[in-house]
Amino acid sequence: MDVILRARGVDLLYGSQRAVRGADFALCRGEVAAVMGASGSGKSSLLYCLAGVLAPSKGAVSFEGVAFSGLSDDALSTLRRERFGFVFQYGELLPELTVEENAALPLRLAGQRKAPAHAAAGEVLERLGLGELKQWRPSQVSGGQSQRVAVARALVHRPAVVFADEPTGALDSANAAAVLEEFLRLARSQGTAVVIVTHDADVAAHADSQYTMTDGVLTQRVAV
Ligand SMILES: Nc1ncnc2c1ncn2[C@@H]1O[C@H](COP(=O)(O)OP(=O)(O)OP(=O)(O)O)[C@@H](O)[C@H]1O
Repeated sequence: MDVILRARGVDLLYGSQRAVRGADFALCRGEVAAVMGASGSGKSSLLYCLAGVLAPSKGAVSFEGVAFSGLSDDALSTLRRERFGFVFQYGELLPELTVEENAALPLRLAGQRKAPAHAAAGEVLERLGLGELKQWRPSQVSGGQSQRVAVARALVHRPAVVFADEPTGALDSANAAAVLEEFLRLARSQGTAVVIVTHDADVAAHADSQYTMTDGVLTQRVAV
């Protein structure tokens, strides 16, 4: 298998608190991995290390064989912007931009011109059933629709990996299931790998591999 993201012996300390303890993790191209665990067990902290947002206190994370620690701040920001996508619990759309502008943002930030960026965003929005809402503002759409826009924005630039932190945690269960299904279908159709942090066993059941975080210790759950 083709491993694209790897963590070895990752520790993350906040002061004297060790939020992540010796985590080993490997993600293959196109794989969907779920990280479960109780509140405060260190899931988000691990995700931020895997995404190159926080630097581990010990150990290393590499993407396509290149360690984050060997990259300049600029190179790491470019990598995050161009090769990674992010979805958070509340979507976190920019309120002053339309749905289409929000979805096109990663392409615009990468320097793409407006017409092709909006065409690509329009296509992804259509695939998520949001074609009619392109000119709307985030304040005018429902929670489920808003989370779909966040999914569109995370996938529009066809990233290698999407990092999702409780991506459906703010939705009711029927809406959460629908958004999750559409998110993973679209990610799988374009070969994007996904790391999902979740409390929810139903969400984790959609993943190819499952991990549990307990007091900062990551273990892979082996199918029986
Ligand atoms: N910026 C920070 N400074 C200090 N301690 C922090 C910080 N962020 C998280 N922590 C602590 O680190 C531990 C792990 O937190 P983390 O947010 O990674 O857990 P989590 O499993 O994602 O929790 P939740 O499911 O509630 O989001 C917790 O004890 C938390 O209080």
